[in-house]
Amino acid sequence: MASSEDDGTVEEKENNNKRRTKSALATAWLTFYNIAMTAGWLVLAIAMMRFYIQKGTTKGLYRSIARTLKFFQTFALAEVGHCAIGIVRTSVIVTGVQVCSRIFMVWFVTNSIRQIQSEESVILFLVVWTMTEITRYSYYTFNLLHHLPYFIKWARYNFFIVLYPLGVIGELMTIYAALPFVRRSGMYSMRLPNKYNVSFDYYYCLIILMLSYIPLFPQLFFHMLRQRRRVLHGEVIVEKDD
Ligand SMILES: CCCCCCCCCCCCC/C=C/C(=O)SCCNC(=O)CCNC(=O)[C@H](O)C(C)(C)COP(=O)(O)OP(=O)(O)OC[C@H]1O[C@@H](n2cnc3c(N)ncnc32)[C@H](O)[C@@H]1OP(=O)(O)O
Repeated sequence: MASSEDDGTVEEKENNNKRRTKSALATAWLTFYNIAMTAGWLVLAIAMMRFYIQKGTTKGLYRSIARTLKFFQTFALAEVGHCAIGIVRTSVIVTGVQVCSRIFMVWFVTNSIRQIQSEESVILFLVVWTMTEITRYSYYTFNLLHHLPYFIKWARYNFFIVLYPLGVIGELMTIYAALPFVRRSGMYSMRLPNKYNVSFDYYYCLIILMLSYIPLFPQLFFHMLRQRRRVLHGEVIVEKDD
């Protein structure tokens, strides 16, 4: 009897130790990740400001930061993994939509269509994303280190009210500007007849993507409003997704 109780206690202790090691590893990784991402987006902000101050124009700005942008935005896919393995308390769906739509904008729209890279809408979403991400990743970093300045918390849960719609406007205007080039070039499209007997039109895919912002963006925005109420006003929120 005594020995089985002892076994239970040993097992419990082992499980607790494992859990603590796991959570320490997760915190170490997240701290590294958030510091790296804050630094990455700061580098992008400085590069954009330097370009504009030196050249006096935004023409060519995208090209000058493209590699860094592609690297850090693609690295953000790790966030979907963080939610999937449960090391952050966030919905995989919400994070997935947010990250995938950004990656799509970078690789399959802006990077693929040279003619639109100097559009003002590209600069708009780049500036908005940069401001958002510097605030967001520094929020997570300071939060993990238990030294969160109130103004960063305030900025994280207030800036999005203006920045989110502005970012969406920038993205939608960029996709809209891309449409004529996509139609003319037939890029990423497959016309029949072909050996796979499959047809795909990237032009209509982009139109569907633009339309998908109508149901999806409000969900992301209202999710952030709920987070704002929870973090800034201490309201208890029950999320329905996932
Ligand atoms: C093929 C493509 C298909 C796509 C379909 C297209 C449709 C697209 C429609 C919409 C497109 C939107 C386009 C986006 C544009 C822009 O981004 S514009 C710029 C403005 N943007 C924003 O302000 C972004 C706001 N959104 C976000 O912050 C996130 O993306 C989010 C996923 C919506 C955030 O949600 P969530 O993580 O739930 O909020 P938080 O409050 O920040 O975090 C919750 C808890 O999780 C912890 N946490 C999360 N991440 C980390 C981390 N990296 N490190 C440490 N901790 C983390 C966080 O601390 C919270 O913890 P608790 O406080 O303990 O709860």
